[in-house]
Amino acid sequence: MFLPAGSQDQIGEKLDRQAKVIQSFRTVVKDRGFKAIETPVVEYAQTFNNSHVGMKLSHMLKWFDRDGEIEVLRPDWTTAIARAIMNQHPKQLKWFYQGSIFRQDKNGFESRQAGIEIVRADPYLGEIESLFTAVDVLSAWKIDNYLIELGHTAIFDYFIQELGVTDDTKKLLRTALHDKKQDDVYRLVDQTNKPSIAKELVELTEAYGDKTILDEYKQKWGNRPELIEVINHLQSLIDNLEALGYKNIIIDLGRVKQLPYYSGVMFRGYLTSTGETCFSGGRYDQLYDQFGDDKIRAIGLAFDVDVLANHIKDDQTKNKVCLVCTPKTHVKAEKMRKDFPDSVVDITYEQPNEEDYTKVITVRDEVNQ
Ligand SMILES: N[C@@H](Cc1c[nH]c[nH+]1)C(=O)O
Repeated sequence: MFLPAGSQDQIGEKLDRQAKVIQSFRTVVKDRGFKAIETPVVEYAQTFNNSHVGMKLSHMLKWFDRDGEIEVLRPDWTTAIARAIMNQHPKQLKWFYQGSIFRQDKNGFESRQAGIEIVRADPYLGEIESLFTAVDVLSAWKIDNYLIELGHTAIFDYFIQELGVTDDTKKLLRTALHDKKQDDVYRLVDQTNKPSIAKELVELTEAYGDKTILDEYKQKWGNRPELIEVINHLQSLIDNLEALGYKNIIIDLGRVKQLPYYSGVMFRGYLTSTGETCFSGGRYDQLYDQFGDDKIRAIGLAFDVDVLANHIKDDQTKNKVCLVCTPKTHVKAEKMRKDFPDSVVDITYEQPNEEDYTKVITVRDEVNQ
């Protein structure tokens, strides 16, 4: 009641767990040399839906300002940070952030993210550092039941180029592949006169699984150097993760980009217990073209704090002590807090329900005893 549909209050332990998720994240990334950055919640829509970024205006929470410009609530950190760090010293390559994004395309407007962006670094270093940071942060949260999925934008782009379809069909095909709807892919490619390419595109809906899929497709794509390069690239990321001791990796060769700015490797983390996505990210080199510098390479990922807060373990519950006092003995009760350094200490004037506390102590006024 009294809240727009999609807005939500946050209460109690949920907030404690979110704070814990963010605190461990900050500790890990700071120790890896990332620097904090925060951009404002209100920005111009133009920052996010210009032709280089391509986010949909219809998905943003927006209004007109006094000059008739459209303003929005931050729909994406990655794009906002790109705008902001163009004014920062280029020597700082690794950035982290935490806070809400606002989009109308999912349940609820607001979701909390904690993320990293690596800009201007050697591309390979950026990719490995992003993945290793994800593993490091998840281990700090004591989460070990997750899968890392790798994909690459170049595969879909390769087949689309071969098919030579319109931009509209391309968009529809991307959605069909994203939803792994074979029938829709068939229907959309049926009109083209390249049945063998069309067939391969349909097969991509099933091209996911463990790393053996890479060998299978290496055979299949043997005469296409662009695709073999992608496979070798993904294989080398897997080799690095495995050498670090992380083995739960899956590949989705049919994965398509969910955000328009991705161009290269994409990754996602899934919690195996629920199938929820706990982080996602990828390379987005072209995002910086809008600032007139087409040589800047960039990569990053964001954790879903709301999802992770539901999965981290609660702290060991502390003892709860209740000090029952009167206005006259309130100061005495306050001073007694230090006698219970490891407990939650509640002060009341009324006799509490004994079951709610580990210990209930009545604070007496010594002068009147
Ligand atoms: N901004 C992306 C995550 C990301 C960070 N860097 C690259 N990608 C998202 O909201 O999903």
